[in-house]
Amino acid sequence: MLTDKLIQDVEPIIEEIYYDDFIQGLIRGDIEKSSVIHYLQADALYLDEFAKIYAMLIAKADSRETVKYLLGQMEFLFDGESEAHETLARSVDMPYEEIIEAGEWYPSADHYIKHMYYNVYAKENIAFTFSAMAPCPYVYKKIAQMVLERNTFENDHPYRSWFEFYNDDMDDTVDVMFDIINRESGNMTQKDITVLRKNFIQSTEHEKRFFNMAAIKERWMEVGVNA
Ligand SMILES: Cc1ncc(C[n+]2csc(CCO)c2C)c(N)n1
Repeated sequence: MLTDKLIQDVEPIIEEIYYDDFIQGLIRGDIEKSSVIHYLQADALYLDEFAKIYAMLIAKADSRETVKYLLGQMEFLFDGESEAHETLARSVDMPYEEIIEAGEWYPSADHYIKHMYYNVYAKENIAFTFSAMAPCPYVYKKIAQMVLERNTFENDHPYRSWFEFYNDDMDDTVDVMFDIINRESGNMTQKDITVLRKNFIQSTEHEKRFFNMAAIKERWMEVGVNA
């Protein structure tokens, strides 16, 4: 199956994400508050666009089952995932709404979401966009699973429930995206299948860059636009 190959392709990148500063800071529980804030600011914008991408895929979907799945994921983005964000907001002692007020499209988050939009606009088959989106639940599930397998957390660890959330709630999302990618790729040329693989690998690298973006509090250069 194609997705078995995708999983194999990205294994080294996922190991790197695990050892990078952001996840290690969460595991130790001593990540800088400003990095958590930076992440939440970028992620709130990212998730709103992610939901809109689901909405655009609804128009392209060829079965009611896929439409239902997409609607469910939109609901999850608006309600469910805020639970994970609340955990992070609590750890920095600030209301979530206040944190995200000052959000901006920092460079790595900006690049990632445009990778997804490119596939929505340039490619008719939804499998192209799904191959760019699937690392999103897949990487979070995999990282959470690795973290919980390799570490033991005290009950009052500030980020324990963040990892538990992504370990517990991602399987259905990943399975549906993988099913669609496998099914559609059955009728694709080798050249298009290579595009699916590249999309998946690049989005996994985007996930790594997104966490690092928060770790280094990445920003665009400041250039005055009001002068
Ligand atoms: C940069 C970034 N990547 C992945 C996720 C996690 N996530 C976002 S959408 C989604 C699936 C919803 O269908 C999941 C698991 C995140 N929060 N931020």
